[in-house]
Amino acid sequence: MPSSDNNNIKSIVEFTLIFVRSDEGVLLGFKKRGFGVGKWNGFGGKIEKGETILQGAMRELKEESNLTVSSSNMIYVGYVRYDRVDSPQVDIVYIFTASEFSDSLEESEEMAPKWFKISEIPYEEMWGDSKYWLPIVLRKKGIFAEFLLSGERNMVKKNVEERDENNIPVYGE
Ligand SMILES: Nc1nc2c([nH]c(=O)n2[C@H]2C[C@H](O)[C@@H](COP(=O)(O)OP(=O)(O)OP(=O)(O)O)O2)c(=O)[nH]1
Repeated sequence: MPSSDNNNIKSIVEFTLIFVRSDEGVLLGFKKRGFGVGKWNGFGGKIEKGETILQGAMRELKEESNLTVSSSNMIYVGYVRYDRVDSPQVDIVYIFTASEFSDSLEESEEMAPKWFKISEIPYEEMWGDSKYWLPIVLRKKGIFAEFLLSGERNMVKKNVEERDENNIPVYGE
C-alpha cells in the first residue's frame, strides 16, 4: 500500500564519534571549523565510501587527535539518530569508547583536544542533545537515542534509551 510516511524515504548519512577515556577523564575536542564549530565534542566524522564503521571511527580519531586505538580496543556502545523536520537527510552517529590508546595527543586543523574530568564536562558548550545520552555512555552503558530537530536545532522530540551490553543497538536491525 502506498505510504505517506516520508520518513521511510529519507537518505541516511553515517558518522562516527568516539569518547576516549583515561585517568584524566574523557577526551573532548574543540571544533575549529565546519559543522559544530565552537563546540566541544568527541572525535569523529563521516564514514567514507569503502571503509567500515570501525575503520572510519579509527581514521577520524587519528586525523583529529593523532591518537591510535587498535580495532580490538574500540568499544561500540550504540548509536544516535538525528532526524530533521525540514530536511530529507537523517544522520546516524555510531558511538564508540576506548580506554587503551597509543601515540601522543596533537591538535589538528579541525580539533583542539583537552581532557575533562567527568564532573567538569562542558555540556553547555556541546550539542544540546549530548547531556541526555553522554552521561549514560560514560557510565559504561549502551545507548540508543533519537532526536527530531527543526530549524536551528530546536528539539521537537527525543527518545533516549539506556541499553545493557547484550542489547546494544545495531542500525538497520
Ligand atoms: N551529522 C551530525 N553529526 C553529529 C551530530 N551530533 C554530533 O555529535 N555529531 C558528530 C558526528 C561526527 O563525529 C561529527 C560531524 O562530523 P563532521 O561534519 O566533522 O565530519 P567530517 O570530519 O567528515 O567533516 P568534513 O571533513 O566533511 O568537514 O559530529 C549531528 O546532529 N549530526
